[in-house]
Amino acid sequence: MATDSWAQAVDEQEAAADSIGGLTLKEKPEANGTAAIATESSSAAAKSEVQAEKKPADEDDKDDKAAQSLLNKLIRSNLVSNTNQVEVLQKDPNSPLYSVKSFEELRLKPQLLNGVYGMGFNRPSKIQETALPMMLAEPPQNLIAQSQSGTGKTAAFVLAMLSHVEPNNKYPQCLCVSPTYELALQTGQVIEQMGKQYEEVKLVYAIRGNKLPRGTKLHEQIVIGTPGTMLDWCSKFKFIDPKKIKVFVLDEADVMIATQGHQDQSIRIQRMLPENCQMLLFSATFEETVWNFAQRIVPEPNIIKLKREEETLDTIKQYYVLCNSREEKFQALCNIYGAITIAQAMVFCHTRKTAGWLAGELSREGHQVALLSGEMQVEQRAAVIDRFRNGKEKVLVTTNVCARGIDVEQVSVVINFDLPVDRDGNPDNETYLHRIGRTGRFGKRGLAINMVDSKSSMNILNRIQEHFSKNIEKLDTDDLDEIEKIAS
Ligand SMILES: Nc1ncnc2c1ncn2[C@@H]1O[C@H](COP(=O)(O)OP(=O)(O)OP(=O)(O)O)[C@@H](O)[C@H]1O
Repeated sequence: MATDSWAQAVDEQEAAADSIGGLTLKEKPEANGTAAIATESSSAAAKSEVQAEKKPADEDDKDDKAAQSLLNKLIRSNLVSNTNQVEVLQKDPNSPLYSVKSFEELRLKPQLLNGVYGMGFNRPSKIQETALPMMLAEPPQNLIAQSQSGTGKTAAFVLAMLSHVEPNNKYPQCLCVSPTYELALQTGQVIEQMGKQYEEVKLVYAIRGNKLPRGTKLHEQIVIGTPGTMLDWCSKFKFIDPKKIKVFVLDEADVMIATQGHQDQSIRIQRMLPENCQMLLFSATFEETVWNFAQRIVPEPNIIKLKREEETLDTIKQYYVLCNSREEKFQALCNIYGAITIAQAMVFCHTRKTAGWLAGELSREGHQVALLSGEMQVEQRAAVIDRFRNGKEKVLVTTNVCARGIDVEQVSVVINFDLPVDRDGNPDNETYLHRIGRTGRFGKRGLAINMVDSKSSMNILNRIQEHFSKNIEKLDTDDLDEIEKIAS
């Protein structure tokens, strides 16, 4: 199956390499490092172009209107608790969190049902209710799925892996590949939480620094890691028997496909897997050429795809601020901090140098700041994320290395200190969406503020607005009343 179509598609793609340029991780995805890592451990839209089931548009218009009007009120209100908001969003047919099913209807094993409820999930999100029946079908079906950031994709494919595992078979059965060390760790934590009641199922991390003795045969059923180490474990060290793998997940699949090194490694892993191995590709974004490529490498895939106008979340309010220099941008940032209460913020810079400078300036202003960039050792990076997740620092200044996947519920504001651009200086729309998606997780409200400091960055912002058909409003950061309003 996949082997031929994947290889053929790769050859064709290499010939047209330049046409897949839009997505690149600008930071080294796997830094060198020697982390000692614990090795064992116990939302698509109703209008999607889906090969999936279509949800009934709706049975009760009145209820929807009432839910919508309540939702609008909630979005305006500062006082609402997130739980209520999520509940309302899950009743709104236009929300990516909407669902008609319950977790009981998704045919989950009792241990997993308990795990899901133990995590405080009451109902599945749209991507979960749509994707899970496809992923759990017999015989297994392949899936390429797109859903907005923070809508529960990770939980969806984690549930699929845990469901497919045969706990009595003490060898790897599911491989999950993530583009960065931090994301692999985070996904591992979700597996651990969700599989808490499923003690026979074990997890191992195939990430740099987790060195196993030669000749090791893994007994864990799920392996999560980054592509280079995962490939080494399958081919060079033979810790994993690829022929026994039933499920192969590519998280952040578009970047895995569009980044040359990741693509080569993922392809080499995939070529070793059996023909009937289920392939699951997930991301919040799929640039068109990458999407087409994905469809060629995954045989007979089920498809869950968003329309362009559905990619942005209405719960994330987007603004821009006009400045003339980086010092003015810094001042604007301080004004924002002076005017509104920010639980936690992530600030994205284009270069490590700017990130370092900005972190220093913010510290001098008395902020508790963390800095994370690609040149740091992986274990340092993991420690920084951990501290930030635990609220020890309130501001995380970073580069694109943190743009994807990182899930910290308390992030209420994302600042693009520099707008995301690709190597040619064109807007990097996908990275924009991933960056702002670090806030507004699972129905929470979020603010995204873009700093514009030149004609060319205004041009970038305009192109981003056009791309998503989304109006990004101007904000005057000298006007404290105006800033206060955006938070209300
Ligand atoms: N059904 C659910 N009910 C309540 N919370 C949920 C549910 N599913 C996921 N969550 C929570 O929502 C948050 C976002 O989920 P997740 O990280 O899976 O999103 P994602 O779609 O993978 O995001 P990204 O595109 O940024 O990678 C997480 O904190 C997760 O615990």
